Amino acid sequence: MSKHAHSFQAEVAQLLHLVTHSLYSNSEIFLRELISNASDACDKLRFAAIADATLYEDQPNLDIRIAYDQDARTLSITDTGIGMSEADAIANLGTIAKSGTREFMGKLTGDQKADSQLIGQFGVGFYSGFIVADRITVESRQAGLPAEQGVRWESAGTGDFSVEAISRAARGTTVTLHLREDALEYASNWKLKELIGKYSDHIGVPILLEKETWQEGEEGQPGGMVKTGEWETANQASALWTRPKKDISDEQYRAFYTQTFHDHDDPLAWTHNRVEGSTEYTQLLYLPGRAPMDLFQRDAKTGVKLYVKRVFIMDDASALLPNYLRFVRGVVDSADLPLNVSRELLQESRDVRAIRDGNTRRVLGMIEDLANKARTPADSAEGKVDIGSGDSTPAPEPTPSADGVTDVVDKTAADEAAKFADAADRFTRFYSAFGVVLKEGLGEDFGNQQRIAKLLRFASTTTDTVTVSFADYKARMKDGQEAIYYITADSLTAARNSPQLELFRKKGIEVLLMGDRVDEWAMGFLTEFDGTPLQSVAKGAVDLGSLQDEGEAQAAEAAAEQLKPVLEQIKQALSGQVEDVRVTTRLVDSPACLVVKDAGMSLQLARLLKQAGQPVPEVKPVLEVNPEHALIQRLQASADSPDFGDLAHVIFDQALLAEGGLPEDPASYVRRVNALLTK
Ligand SMILES: Nc1ncnc2c1ncn2[C@@H]1O[C@H](COP(=O)(O)OP(=O)(O)OP(=O)(O)O)[C@@H](O)[C@H]1O
Repeated sequence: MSKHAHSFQAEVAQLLHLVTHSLYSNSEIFLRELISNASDACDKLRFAAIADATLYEDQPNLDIRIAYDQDARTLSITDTGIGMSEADAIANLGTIAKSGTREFMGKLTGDQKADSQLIGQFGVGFYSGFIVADRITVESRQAGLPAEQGVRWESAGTGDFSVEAISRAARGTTVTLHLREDALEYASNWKLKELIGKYSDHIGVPILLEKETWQEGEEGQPGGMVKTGEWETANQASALWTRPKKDISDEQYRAFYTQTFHDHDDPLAWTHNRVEGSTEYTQLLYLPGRAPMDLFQRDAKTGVKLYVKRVFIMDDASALLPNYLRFVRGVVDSADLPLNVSRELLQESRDVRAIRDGNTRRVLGMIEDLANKARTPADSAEGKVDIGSGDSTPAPEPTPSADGVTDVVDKTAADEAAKFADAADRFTRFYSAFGVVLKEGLGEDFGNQQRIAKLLRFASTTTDTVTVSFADYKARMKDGQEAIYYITADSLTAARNSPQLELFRKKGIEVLLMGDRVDEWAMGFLTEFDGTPLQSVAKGAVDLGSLQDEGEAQAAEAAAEQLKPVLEQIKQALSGQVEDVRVTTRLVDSPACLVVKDAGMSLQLARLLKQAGQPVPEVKPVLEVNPEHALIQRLQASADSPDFGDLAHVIFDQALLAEGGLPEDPASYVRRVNALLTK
């Protein structure tokens, strides 16, 4: 049978070099990577066999066997999974197909230390075998193919690999590592047991090890461990989520997360529940510690894996969570869905809708819990607090104890302070990674709108950090203040410096500052919070209700009356560009600003849509002028002068610039300013 030599794809060669040179310090990870591949292969077979039971051939058992030979210096991992054909072996073991790999490879710096950290986060899969082996042989036969269509793949982990056809009776794959001299410790029963316990205990199929017993030495010779020829199961062999919560340690929850979702940062929290009733399912959902690279891509993957009665059905089961919770990773195991459920079917199923609602409730509960624990325990009794229940309004469906942030009731103040700092840090990390996505929920999930609104945080005119909740804001509203004021802009800096805020600053009224792209759209759906209306300071005429000074209002009316002819003249000069021109009390230091009518689309949103190539109805702003300002007084004085038109245009364009826009005709703007400057 002929043997063919192949070269690795360039990225693989580069990765192999790194793996073998920089991962020694953490060499043991190779085992969990190979076991996880073997377990995936078993899952794939189980799934394929739903449609074609003959794939089990005469071997219904799914398991993973690990054998070693100290003398031959080999360690092998054998599974009875789906196996690989020759073409599969070439494609899967000679190339890196994984999305994001190229991007990842581009980030490599050549600095071995930095790169090894990066690679540790990424997970290297099959290639990690080369950390401990100077040669790897893979023998495999795909389920359903005849014995003669087996394949042997072999490589020394340098530039190339060879492939030849072999005959292999057993379905599945054997990966044999030819261990390096310094990796012989892995060819031992106790070492393998330790590593399986540490990394692979949750794997759903049995992992079998060669059993050993102690044998006394003969005639004064020292004794030693010898193989008995039997196999023993080294893991719990039940999928983690199927076990009772009380039997699972935090360590195990974390290890499961890391391996299942290939995220080497610890999750911030998790929730694990068995739901009974008309729809039965188990959910194990995690909040990741950092955002994946594709969070904002249209086809971003959701991270929920669907199982039906412990049979793996699909990754990225997006129907199981609303889009605004797409950052959640986890597993749902349904007892009701049919095994042959398709993505299309999922969209329509009533059971799926019930699961999605249940998942949504739990995830929001988990975030609420994190937020509540992060609240300053200001009114707690000295020394002893239960910050686990620090909120006066408990979450509608409190997260059970297995939520990753264990409640501790009776602890010293120092412990509590540390725990609070930890919780605050977790919530901050959560919010900076996913707050923007969560906001989409305001427009997407009306049923939970108020719950989502409670979780949002903003900067404000009195607080620089993004920490102010609507509830915080409400608690410090001024007497007589009737609305929650906010402003949206292209960035926080633009929001903070907007002329629209001048009057609010002068009067000491706090305004929430919103600088995320999604804010304008999302806030369009939220009209009130907890009974208090929300009001954009850039929309409609300024109405501070009873906070308005009587004298100021009268002065403004008088000014409006007096300026009436000039306002009309400005409107004509700017005809086509403005909806109206009026006097305002909103401004203190600026001559003018632009606002839109109450129900109108803001200028910022119109700009965003335009940039995105969407059709935008024409939005004409209202120009509001400050009668106290010297420029407006000068405009009034030049009512009969030929400069009037230029001055009016300059004031309009500056108002546009101040709120983040650009003059329609920048060159004319410059010409006009220059003409005025040289007068
Ligand atoms: N034991 C196995 N049985 C069948 N196919 C396997 C086995 N091990 C690896 N493969 C195939 O080789 C591919 C590459 O494996 P590798 O571990 O490098 O990447 P991965 O499993 O896709 O990703 P990662 O492990 O980084 O999540 C797998 O996707 C799978 O198709």
